[in-house]
Amino acid sequence: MRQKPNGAGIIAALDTPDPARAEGWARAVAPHVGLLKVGLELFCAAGPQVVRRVAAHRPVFLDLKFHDIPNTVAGAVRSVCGTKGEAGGPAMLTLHGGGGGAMIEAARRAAEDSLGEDRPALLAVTVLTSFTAEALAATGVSGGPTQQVLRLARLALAAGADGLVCSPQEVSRLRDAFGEAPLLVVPGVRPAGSDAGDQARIATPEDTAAAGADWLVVGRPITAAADPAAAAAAIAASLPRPAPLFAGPHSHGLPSHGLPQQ
Ligand SMILES: O=c1ccn([C@@H]2O[C@H](COP(=O)(O)O)[C@@H](O)[C@H]2O)c(=O)[nH]1
Repeated sequence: MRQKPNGAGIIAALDTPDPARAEGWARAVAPHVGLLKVGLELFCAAGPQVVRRVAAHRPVFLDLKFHDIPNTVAGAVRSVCGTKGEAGGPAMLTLHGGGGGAMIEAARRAAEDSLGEDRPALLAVTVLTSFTAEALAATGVSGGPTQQVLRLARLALAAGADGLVCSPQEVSRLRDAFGEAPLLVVPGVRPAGSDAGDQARIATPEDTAAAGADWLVVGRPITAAADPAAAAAAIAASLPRPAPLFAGPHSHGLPSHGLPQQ
């Protein structure tokens, strides 16, 4: 067991095309989660202004998984940094580790040039949690998910990523290899007995936190529940050491932006 000293927190994924529904979930789960995820479904339907709406409830994890040439990704990061409003812009954003070191370096420069120390944390997605070993091999990657996650993690952290998105099954290997500093944000989390859906590399919230994750990304186990607030509260209560919700600046390695002060 190597849970983080500050504990682990929950990010609720607001996966819906309906901004009013997303805001309803945000309001309901905010007392139990540290951040709220705006992903492709919500962002593409509702546009950048939805980031500000959601950020009124909790800091936003903007999960758009940029993957393009460095110049284009740098431009996208600048655009996203422009969504920073009074309530705080995205606290974290994602890009694909497979985009390469030059893309990640360009993203980091763009974020720093836009917002300086107030920039969002940059997270490199390693191997999507929906991939089995067989599905990954079919894309031409040899060696299995753990090896590929470690390979992309090394590349991304060297290029300036603040952290990684990985499955629960790679968390302890990443901690062994890279120590406590990288922010580990982990989807593929399923309370015992809940439906895995399209997720392949999964674990329970308890095991994910105990392995050393900073943040657990949980979508359908919360949003498909009859009572999303109760579902979020139950997952938070199951964590060995829940992170304080009102964390101060730089908690969990996050820059100070957007995090409510104590
Ligand atoms: O490898 C990845 C990267 C991102 N995600 C995102 O996390 C949530 C998980 O939702 P569930 O409903 O709990 O499965 C979702 O928004 C994904 O886009 C991921 O699952 N895997």
